[in-house]
Amino acid sequence: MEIKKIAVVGSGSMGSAIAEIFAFNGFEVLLKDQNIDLVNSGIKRIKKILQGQLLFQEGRSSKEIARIETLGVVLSEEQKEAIRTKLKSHLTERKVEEIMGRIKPVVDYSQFENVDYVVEAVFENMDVKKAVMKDLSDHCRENAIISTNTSSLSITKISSFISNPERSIVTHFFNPPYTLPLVEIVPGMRTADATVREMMEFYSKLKNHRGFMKPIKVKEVPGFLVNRILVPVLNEAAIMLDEGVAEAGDIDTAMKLGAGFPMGPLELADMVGIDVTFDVIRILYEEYADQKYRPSLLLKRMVDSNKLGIKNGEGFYSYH
Ligand SMILES: NC(=O)c1ccc[n+]([C@@H]2O[C@H](COP(=O)([O-])OP(=O)(O)OC[C@H]3O[C@@H](n4cnc5c(N)ncnc54)[C@H](O)[C@@H]3O)[C@@H](O)[C@H]2O)c1
Repeated sequence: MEIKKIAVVGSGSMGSAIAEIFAFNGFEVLLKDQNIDLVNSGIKRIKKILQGQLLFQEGRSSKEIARIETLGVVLSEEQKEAIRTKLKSHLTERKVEEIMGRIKPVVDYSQFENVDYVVEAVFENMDVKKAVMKDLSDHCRENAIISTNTSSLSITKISSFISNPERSIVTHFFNPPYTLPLVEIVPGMRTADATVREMMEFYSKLKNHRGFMKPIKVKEVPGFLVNRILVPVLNEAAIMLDEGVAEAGDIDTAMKLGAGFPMGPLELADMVGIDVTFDVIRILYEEYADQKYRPSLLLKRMVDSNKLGIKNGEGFYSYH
């Protein structure tokens, strides 16, 4: 089936950024949340992503020219022009408007029968996701594909009582999807092979602002692939901070300078969200019943005191 029209349910940090990718690739997208104010916040977030990318790309050629000149190379005007042409922005104000024009805010499912593919990106909560999946299965065509962006929940369970679990699957994006290309494609127990093939094919043709997306097929295990490796690292960094092994800044510096991490684990936990990090490690602990996934008590205290990271201004670091 050719995917032409797409919907995204949940216009929070991930849903809005995922909708942006689809619109950037030329698709018409319905963006749904619980009420119009929430959808409009998502639309604002998308505009901000695009404006940020516009600025980033416009500044790229001057940064590259400055970088070369600091090496002592004197560039001619022709050489500078060649760099400007090579790094020319693929975004313009007009293109931004066109992309925004493809995103339609909605607050109900009345237009979902025309949709070929839906991505669910609501709260990481089994009951909420099950309810949304049920609504989607009631309102979408039988052959529409429904994927979830869950970080840690079982697709087999989320889609356990919908009418077409063969067309349901996980498509797990990474934050921020407009620069990180990976999508984990995770079939549930009843997902059809054709659905996996269609999703692998669809995502390998999509682009974000840095290049092609990279779908990878992953077996359904708690944490899938990346989070099963990454979240225990973030959790361990929090445990070590709590034990007083080193200051937060030193833990991050150590992993950047000693292990080549592009970001420190505590900085990354702040970016992912302390609540999301805590939820994933808790789920790994429960599902595998293994002490190596024991959640950090510091993470728990931070969630309890609403220190959730960048999204609300305070986590391991302050963002005020
Ligand atoms: N934040 C990350 O780094 C990240 C990365 C990968 C995957 N995820 C996953 O993506 C999903 C969304 O995460 P997020 O960080 O964008 O969360 P978020 O809290 O920013 O956004 C969730 C949105 O879902 C909306 N919502 C809740 N119930 C709804 C319903 N019944 N109908 C319509 N909208 C509803 C909320 O109003 C909110 O706007 C979660 O499953 C999360 O695990 C998050």
